[in-house]
Amino acid sequence: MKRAPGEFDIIRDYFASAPQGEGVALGIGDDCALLQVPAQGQLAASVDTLVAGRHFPVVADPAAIAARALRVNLSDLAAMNARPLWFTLALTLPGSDADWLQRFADGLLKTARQFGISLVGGDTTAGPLSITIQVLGQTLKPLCRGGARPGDSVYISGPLGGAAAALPVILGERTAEGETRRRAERAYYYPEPQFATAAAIAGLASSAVDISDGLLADLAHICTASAVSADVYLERLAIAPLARALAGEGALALAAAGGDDYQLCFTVPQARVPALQKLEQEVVAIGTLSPGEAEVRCWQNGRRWRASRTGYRHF
Ligand SMILES: Nc1ncnc2c1ncn2[C@@H]1O[C@H](COP(=O)(O)OP(=O)(O)O)[C@@H](O)[C@H]1O
Ligand SMILES: Cc1ncc(C[n+]2csc(CCOP(=O)(O)OP(=O)(O)O)c2C)c(N)n1
Ligand SMILES: [Mg+2]
Repeated sequence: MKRAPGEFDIIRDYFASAPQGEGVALGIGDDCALLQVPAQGQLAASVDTLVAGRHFPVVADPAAIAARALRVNLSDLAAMNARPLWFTLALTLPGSDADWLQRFADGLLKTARQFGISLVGGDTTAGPLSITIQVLGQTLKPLCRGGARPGDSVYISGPLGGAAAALPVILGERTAEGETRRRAERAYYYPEPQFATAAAIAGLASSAVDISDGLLADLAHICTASAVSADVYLERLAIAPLARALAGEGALALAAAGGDDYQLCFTVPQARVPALQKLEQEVVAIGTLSPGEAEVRCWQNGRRWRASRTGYRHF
């Protein structure tokens, strides 16, 4: 058996060799990284923590955990229409396991290469397994939560409910075989940050948010930030085929409130709807905004529909 690596062995052997990308004047190894901030636009910064048992199962493929941790953070950059540049990694590990670390680092650095983002620093401590990633990116035309106005249409960037339907499979609470199992793992561990849609809608959308907690909960953030209310027509929702396959009748509630899909929810003023319809992106109109208290009302075939929950709640 290999000797358990120490803190500085871990940094050197698994992370310090990460390729230095654009704008990295000084990468891993000093007290700070030194980054050449682009002259144009603004720097977008975001951080998200993934805690074992809360954001992913404790016993999971370390490469998949790493991919998910970076992808959910990249999704925040995509939601702001920011181009990925750099990230830092704060890793808390219950123990020092060379095999686990190798697979985690392979998954992380492979994902980083795919999205053109460079690991420039981090922190390594012992404790309950948790992964905190901070991402930094450049945005020339940011998409914010606060720009929506009454009369705007509400859209989603793609089908919802797949990741929430996959969760019981991932947790081992239900079985799935072959192709269904692979699709469940993909939906949960490899969410697709919506960079292409964000870039396409940047000149058209008045607001955007990525759907991490659940459509109704995240649309409520737009309503609060923009001081508008929303009506959502549930029969218009695009429901992920995986959600239908795994949850049947329950798929609609998962699409409305399930979370973990990382599609975008965004709003578009009426005057720009024709331009939106000319885009190649397959976006789905699901509702409209009105004046009034920040509130999301749901309708199904003309009847008011009340969600038993609107999204994931930590507390
Ligand atoms: N502990 C904190 N200290 C400072 N800002 C925070 C903290 N937690 C969350 N925020 C900020 O509150 C806002 C909402 O956070 P969150 O719901 O986690 O957003 P997201 O879903 O995009 O990750 C973000 O701007 C985030 O930076
Ligand atoms: C093991 C496990 N249980 C439950 C969930 C469901 N879940 C946990 S946190 C969360 C919401 C997103 O997490 P949060 O920390 O609120 O991310 P943020 O909104 O800050 O991006 C969801 C849907 C999960 N992904 N994994
Ligand atoms: Mg967050």
